[in-house]
Amino acid sequence: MNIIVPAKLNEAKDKMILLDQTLLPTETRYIEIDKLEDTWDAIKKLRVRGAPAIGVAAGFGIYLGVKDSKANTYDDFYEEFMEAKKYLASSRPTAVNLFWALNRMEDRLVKEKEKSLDEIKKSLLEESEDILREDQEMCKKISEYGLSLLKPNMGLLTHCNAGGIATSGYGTALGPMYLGHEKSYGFKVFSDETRPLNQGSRLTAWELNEVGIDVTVICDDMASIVMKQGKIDAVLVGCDRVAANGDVANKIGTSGVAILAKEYNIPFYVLGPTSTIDMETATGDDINIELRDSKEIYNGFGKITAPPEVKFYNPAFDVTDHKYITAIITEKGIVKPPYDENLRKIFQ
Ligand SMILES: CSC[C@H]1O[C@H](OP(=O)(O)O)[C@H](O)[C@@H]1O
Repeated sequence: MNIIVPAKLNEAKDKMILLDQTLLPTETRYIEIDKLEDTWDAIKKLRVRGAPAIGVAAGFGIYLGVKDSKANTYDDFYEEFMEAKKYLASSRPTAVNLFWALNRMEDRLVKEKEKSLDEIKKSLLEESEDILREDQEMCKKISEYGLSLLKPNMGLLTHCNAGGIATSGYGTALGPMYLGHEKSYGFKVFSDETRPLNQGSRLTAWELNEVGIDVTVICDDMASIVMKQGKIDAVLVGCDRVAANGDVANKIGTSGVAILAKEYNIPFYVLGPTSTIDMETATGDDINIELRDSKEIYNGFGKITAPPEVKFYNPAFDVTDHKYITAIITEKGIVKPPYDENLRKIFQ
């Protein structure tokens, strides 16, 4: 499979190459960045987006942000690193992978404390590349576990984009679709547009169409009719943060799809790497939901579609209660209820 890696380093390892996802599906443009501010901006503006992809970009971003540090003591370098970490952590609050990746980079820095600063910088580069490589391996395993739950010719519904460009290239929710396509499963995928930023129509439909997978775009309010008409055999979505009790924060609208799936007795699967599971967050009530600019609602794609002077509410995510989730598929296996017990087990 010819994968698209949304965030990677250039050959010289002094710039990050990002697929600018705000321009899809009409333009495929890669941008080169090396400044911390540009990484922050790319994450904030969803040029790079999707929990695992954000984690990969954060790893590369903080390495690029400190690699030319003039500090000549560990303490001074550590202080600079922590300022960079705090800054990147302020870009978006919900996807735990951002914080997971930054914490992992800090842990590596502390682990190499006794080495020279040059050696420490090399270690940070190595850690950032490990984050990318390991996510690719995790997504491949998630795809295999996910496909084990599906059958040829199934109708699948997905919400937002949890594909290759939301991860390190192989995808989470879309991963089993890619793997099934390679095995001629003949899936028919229904992709919710996913207002307001339309990651489903702009990104998921683009990704799947690029490799020849049968995809139909529907408006978010059409999920019920396609389920009622028997077109959907399973729902597969990604995740941005899984709480310890199995509540899942994912793109706004996901919880509604989950409730519909329950009503129509359709399995609802959440797919994501263990780097998206946050055992420190007890329940979905404790997850910080990002609120975004109202313009995304009334002028997201250049046309005014509501009186700008009225009030708007633009939460970028919602929380699906664990009771609506059939299984959470990770690289370590398929986790089923009771999630509070079984999520803990995969970390033992
Ligand atoms: C593979 S995680 C993808 C996950 O991230 C998306 O959010 P955003 O596009 O705002 O970064 C969405 O929740 C997807 O399910």
